[in-house]
Amino acid sequence: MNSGEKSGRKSGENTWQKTGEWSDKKLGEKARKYQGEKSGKNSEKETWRKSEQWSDKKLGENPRKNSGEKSDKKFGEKQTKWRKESAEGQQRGERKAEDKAFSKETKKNRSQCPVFRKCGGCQLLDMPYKKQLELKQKQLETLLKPFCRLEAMIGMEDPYHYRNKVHAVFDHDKKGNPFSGVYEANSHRVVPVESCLIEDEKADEIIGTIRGMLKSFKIRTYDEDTGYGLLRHVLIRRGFTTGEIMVVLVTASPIFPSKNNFVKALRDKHPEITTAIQNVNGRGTSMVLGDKEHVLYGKGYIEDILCGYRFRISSKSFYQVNPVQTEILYKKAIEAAGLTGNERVIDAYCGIGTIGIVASQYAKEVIGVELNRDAVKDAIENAKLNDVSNVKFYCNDAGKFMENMAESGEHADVVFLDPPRSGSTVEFIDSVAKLKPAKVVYVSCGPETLARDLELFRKRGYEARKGWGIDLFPMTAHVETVVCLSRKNPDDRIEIDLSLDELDITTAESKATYEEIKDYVLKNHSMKVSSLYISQVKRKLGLEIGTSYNLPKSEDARVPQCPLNKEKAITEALNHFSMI
Ligand SMILES: C[S@@+](CC[C@H](N)C(=O)[O-])C[C@H]1O[C@@H](n2cnc3c(N)ncnc32)[C@H](O)[C@@H]1O
Repeated sequence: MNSGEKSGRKSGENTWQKTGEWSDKKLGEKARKYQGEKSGKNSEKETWRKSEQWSDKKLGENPRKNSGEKSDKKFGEKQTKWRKESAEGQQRGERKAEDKAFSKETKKNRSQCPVFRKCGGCQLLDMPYKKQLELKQKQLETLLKPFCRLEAMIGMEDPYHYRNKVHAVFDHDKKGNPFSGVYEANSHRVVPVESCLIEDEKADEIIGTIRGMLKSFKIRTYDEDTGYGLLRHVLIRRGFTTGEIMVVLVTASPIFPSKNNFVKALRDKHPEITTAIQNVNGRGTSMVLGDKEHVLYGKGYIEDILCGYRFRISSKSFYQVNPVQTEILYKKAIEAAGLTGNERVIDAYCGIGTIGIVASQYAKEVIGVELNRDAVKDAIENAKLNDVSNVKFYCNDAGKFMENMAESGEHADVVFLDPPRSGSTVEFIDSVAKLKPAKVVYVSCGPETLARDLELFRKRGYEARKGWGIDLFPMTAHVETVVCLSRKNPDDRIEIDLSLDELDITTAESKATYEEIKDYVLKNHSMKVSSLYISQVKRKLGLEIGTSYNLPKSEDARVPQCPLNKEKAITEALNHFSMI
């Protein structure tokens, strides 16, 4: 998430669970089933209701990382280490995580987290980690089956306290005692949280200190109903490798009495804080951050090291919340691109320039595009910070930018895209097709929009070859995916089409192959249909099909007839592909 991060739970809805597509095998349903089995039927409805929420508002970080590591190590030097880690991590991760998941509390049928149900952020918390990975793998496989092969999910060695960004909402009880926590699912009621199993522990500690300091500094927490009070949210970001910590105090008004003393007292207790910022958000919306900021202490940003490169991160810029898995993710994405050093690469939706800068050592030239101004500023600084001179960053809508490039007759060899959960756009994908890169590497945190976009890519001549699920969000229903697409050689297409006895004249002339019709029906109606049924429906609709195709082999052979529901679905597909 970026500055547009929403504070309300509504913003975190689970898109896998929201759409009707793929409805028969939903992750949330499985989570519910698991909960039902574990804690009895009564809690089943409750758990399901909570598990429908996405966990967007969960922000945090892992404190157990060696700080102060030097930034001069290059990506290449770390490759062997990564390869080893990603292979071993899976086995070790499953074992360690399971030990924790089957802690005494879980065995006693109590959740590991006291606010598990109310918070709803960790939908899978009480499921053994191994099962979580299996579930996510299955879900992804179902979604990506029509497009590509999926490698085994890469899980974490230690799937707890991984979030390097923590957000706490501040509120008070009837007596005016301050507390902090998260919004209850689908509401603006604050559930008190003092520690969280997926958030950085140091960040939780700092938030606890802030809570404890409010009374003595006479700072009142903001009341959403009356509009009185000052402190609304606290956002903490921690550099996983550097240990640098940013504290953002989100206030309803710019007037923050004793702010310098407050920050000094906080730093006395937590000298590891390297920067403190006041963000002013007087709006009645569910956005956490407002536009105005004042740096109260330090540089106003933190730095962290990823893949051997140093990155500056501002409060409103996007930065992946799980740095351990992010290194694996970037490595997979860059490997998939198969760069040789001669390529012109586009890093679309580039954030602070992480993928592009890491990839720059293997490419001739990298062009990054990002909508968030602060992130673009960070990206430009990051290129300088790392002495990278073959990267340029632009602040623009990625779709518009690509369209302009295509219209100007530019070219690209490889396109990385890492859009927000809502996915990319037709405009963007159309422009990619015009720019004709040999490879497209799609990094996604929204599997459903990924599947939607892969279909669009396919129609424009890009075939998904291989995918990897990487668990960037243990305990939650989210998952990150990388898919590598290649531009189909038009000659290959003709060869393949002709060699498949599946095609008839009508199909070849009118856009959709039998496979595309089958995929469409499978995705939209969760039904498999045979070529025979498709040809029967086409024949019935007066569409010409090849004479020898699907005719009975002998005079008295009994040919199964397409059932009505499948006929309707096929007709819809033909309509969808403008064949009728
Ligand atoms: C999932 S993040 C990925 C960032 C980066 N690739 C990384 O790994 O840190 C998506 C990014 O897309 C940006 N974004 C959202 N909508 C955009 C748009 N229409 N055009 C360009 N960038 C956009 C967001 O600000 C965010 O930085």
